[in-house]
Formats: sequence, C-alpha cells, structure tokens
Amino acid sequence: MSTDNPPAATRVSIIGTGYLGATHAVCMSELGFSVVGVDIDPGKVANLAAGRVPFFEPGLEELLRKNLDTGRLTFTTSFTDAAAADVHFLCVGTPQRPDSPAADLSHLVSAVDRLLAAGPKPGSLLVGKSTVPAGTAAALARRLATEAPLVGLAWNPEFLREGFAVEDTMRPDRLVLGLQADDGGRAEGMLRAIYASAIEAGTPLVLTDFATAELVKVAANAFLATKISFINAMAEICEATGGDVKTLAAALAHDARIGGRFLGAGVGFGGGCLPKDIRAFQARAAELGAGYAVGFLAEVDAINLRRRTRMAELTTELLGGSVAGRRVAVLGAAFKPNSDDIRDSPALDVANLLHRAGAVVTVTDPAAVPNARQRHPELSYADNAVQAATDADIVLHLTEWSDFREIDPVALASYVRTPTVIDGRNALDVARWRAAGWSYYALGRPRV
Ligand SMILES: NC(=O)c1ccc[n+]([C@@H]2O[C@H](COP(=O)([O-])OP(=O)(O)OC[C@H]3O[C@@H](n4cnc5c(N)ncnc54)[C@H](O)[C@@H]3O)[C@@H](O)[C@H]2O)c1
Ligand SMILES: O=c1ccn([C@@H]2O[C@H](COP(=O)(O)OP(=O)(O)O[C@H]3O[C@H](CO)[C@@H](O)[C@H](O)[C@H]3O)[C@@H](O)[C@H]2O)c(=O)[nH]1
Repeated sequence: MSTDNPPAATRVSIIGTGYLGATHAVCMSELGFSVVGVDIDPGKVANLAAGRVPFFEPGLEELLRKNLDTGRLTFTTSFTDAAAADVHFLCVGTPQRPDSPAADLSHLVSAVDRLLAAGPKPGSLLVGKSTVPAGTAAALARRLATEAPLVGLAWNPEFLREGFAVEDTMRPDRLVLGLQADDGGRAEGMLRAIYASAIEAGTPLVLTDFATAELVKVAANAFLATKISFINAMAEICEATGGDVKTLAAALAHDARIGGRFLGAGVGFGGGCLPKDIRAFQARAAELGAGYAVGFLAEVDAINLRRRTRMAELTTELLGGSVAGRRVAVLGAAFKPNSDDIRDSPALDVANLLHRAGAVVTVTDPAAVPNARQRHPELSYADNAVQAATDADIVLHLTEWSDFREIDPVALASYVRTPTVIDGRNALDVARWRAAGWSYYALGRPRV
C-alpha cells in the first residue's frame, strides 16, 4: 500500500452488513482501514458490535472479534456516523421482487437517500458492490450529479462465495472496477489504494465502464447457473437412457476447455444469488429490448426447478406411489454445505413438496435448522441424521455437508424402517451404502 495514504487514515463505511457487507467490513478492517458498518437492522448491528456473526461463515467470527479489539471496526444504525468516511461501499440486498422476476432496488435507493441526507464528505467515493441490473450505476451517477456533485461513484461487483467469503474477499479471482471516464482517475486511484494488497499479490484488475462492470457480475452467475443446468439436463437424458451422469461429468472434465467445476448434477442450484440473478438478468434484458439474447436463461431456470420436482417424484415412486403418512428424513436445509443460508434452498423446497403431499418430513442440517424452522415452521426438525432417520421409510440426501458424507451407513441402517436413500447431490460413497444394505438411488444414474 502507498505510504502517503496509510490505511488507517482512510475511513471506510460499509452500508448493509449482511453476508456481503459484514464480510467486507471485517476484511477492510483486517487490511488496516478504519471501518464503520451501517445497517438499518438494529439486531444485526448489535450482534456484530458484540462480536457475533449472525450467520454461519467459517473464520469470520474470529476475524470480527480480532478487529473489534483493535478499535478500527465499529457498527452502527446511524448514517451520520458513516457520513465522515472517505469511501462508502454499498452492500445492501437486491432481492427478487415479490411480484416479478426483476430485482428490487428499493433497499439501494433507500440507502442512498439516507447517506445523502446525512451529508457525505465532499471528495468521498460511493462504491457499489451489490449485484444490480445494468444501468443502475448510470442512473445513480445522474442522481449524484444533481444532489451531491462532489461525491464520486464507482461500481465494483463482488464475486465471493458463501463458505469461502473471507478468502474470496482477501484474494479475489479478479477485481472489476466500473469507472466514470470524466473523474480524472480519482475513483481508480482511491480503489487502487483500498485494494493495494490484493493488487500487489497479483489479482487481475479489470478497469471498465459502469455497464460492463454490472454485466460481468450477472454474466458470471448466469454462466455458473448454465453450467449446472447443462449437467442436470444431461442427468435427465441419462435417466431416459440408463446412462450415468457422474461418469459423464468426470469424462467431460478431462477436457480442459470444459473443466470439472460446477458440473455437479443433483437437485440443482439455490441460494440468494444464482436464481434471482438469472431472473433479474432476463427482466433487465427484456426492458432493454434484448430479452431474446438471454432467453436460454428461462430454460436454465426451468431445468433447475425440474430437478426439485423430479426428486419428489422419485421419492413418491420409491414409496409405492404415495407419500401420505410415510416418514421422510431430509439431510440438509441450507442451499449448500458450510452455510446456514436457506434462501431458495432446493433441500427445503423438496421437503415442502413432500410435506404438502402428506409425508411426515423431518429435516436436519448442521447449521441451518434455526433459519429453516423460522421460515418453515410446518416441517419437523432433528438435531442430527440419526434422529431425523429414526423410523424413516426413506432418507433424502439434499445438501452435501461433510457430516452427511461421513455418516456410517451401517449404523444408520439400524435406525430406519427401510434402508432406502436417494442421493440428491451424488456425493455419498455408493459402494459403502450398498455394502451396508441400503437401496441407493440418485438423480441421473442407473438403478442397480
Ligand atoms: N451473499 C453473497 O454471497 C453475495 C456475493 C456477492 C454479491 N452479493 C450481492 O450483494 C448484495 C447483498 O447480498 P447479501 O447476501 O449480503 O444480502 P443480505 O440480505 O444478507 O444483506 C443485506 C443487508 O442490507 C441491509 N439493508 C437493507 N436496506 C438497507 C438500508 N437502506 N440501509 C442500510 N442497510 C440496509 C439489510 O438489513 C441486510 O443486513 C446483493 O446484491 C447480492 O446479490 C451477495
Ligand atoms: O456443481 C455444482 C456447483 C454448485 N451447485 C449449487 O449451486 C448453488 C450455488 O453455489 P455457489 O456458487 O457455490 O454458491 P454462492 O455462495 O451462491 O455463490 C454464487 O453466487 C455469489 C453471489 O452472487 C457469487 O458471488 C459467487 O461467485 C457464486 O458462485 C448451490 O446451491 C450449490 O449447491 C450445484 O448444484 N452443482
């Protein structure tokens, strides 16, 4: 980092301290900046200020506590406290609107309203990190030009993965900076100073305009979603032909042009990002008159959602045509392992489909049960796989936590009524489960 701009002298505010913002706040402080995290949720602020991360993210709580102790990191609900910062990172949510596939930008608008009302410092920089439809930054720039002409703007989308949030923030695959051509390089200079350690470590830096920066983010998520739905479409074909999608994916992965990552077939993608981002992308493209260009994303979404109904159908079939009154153990509630995030979780969707069809569903998850219980009080919950599987007619493996992959199938078999398992993530050791007497089924794989 440049010595004429020592980190501690640069004050940073993080607006919105959810998964993204809390991680960014802690990591900015770890880099030596003086950081204030602002959120409208007093409970979240109180937890973070007391050293508690209100969600599951490996390594984050230790780093939060360490940085609170330095005095460099504080959390508040007051935008006045944030107004004195040199750089403001906008990290509020941009969820799907309840009534349409488009992104809800109301949190973003409200956060900017509050910041402007608090009077940000002249010469300070507003940096968008939230995932937004193309054109959002340009609209915000027009607003700043009239309401706060001395405040700069940049768009710096975030690519972190939950479960790896700290390492992805400290050492991202790339840094994308959407900049205004007419600011004399100010925003670029300030962001180069903020990200000096990652840049010095060789992180590729992409300097571009607002629209491209916004699009890199949604294009990346659209590509990842497409890759997953591609392999799940192949799983559907495997089901029709008797092929094995796991062998197919492994064979594809030998081609370095394709690669093996994000070719895991199963119940598909969920979470607070991929599903809503591909929908918002289609909605924005349609507004721009270019909906035809991303029409394939509707199919990506449809393939993904079909995996959930297919899982429920296979369960029904294996239970003899009806799940009514049958006991189903669901291993997994989070949308992926190492997370307690249940947003658009395939596991909970499947659990609900079966519950609505009359099954007695018991869900367990190493981290996500409290969130799941709050959102879906109609389901039953257990502390562990043995409790969930006791007297079960069938076991569904829907989130591939290592706790579940490491289960001893011999021991579990002694608790269930019928040793039948459907591996919705293609992640269990088939030979072990079969040797332990289980009837093993998976999506996209032949029945034995
Ligand atoms: N979660 C991820 O892994 C991830 C990764 C990359 C990008 N993103 C993007 O980052 C953004 C935030 O996602 P998230 O998962 O952290 O969401 P989140 O819901 O966990 O957090 C959003 C936070 O913003 C706060 N907030 C809402 N309105 C506010 C306002 N007016 N002022 C201050 N705070 C306000 C909420 O209280 C909440 O704490 C989204 O655009 C998302 O697409 C998320
Ligand atoms: O082969 C695979 C890989 C993933 N998944 C599922 O895909 C979803 C998304 O997984 P992942 O991408 O690891 O999780 P997120 O934390 O949602 O991260 C995505 O969304 C973030 C928010 O935009 C981006 O920042 C990240 O780069 C992007 O990977 C999960 O349900 C996974 O179970 C599969 O079904 N098969």
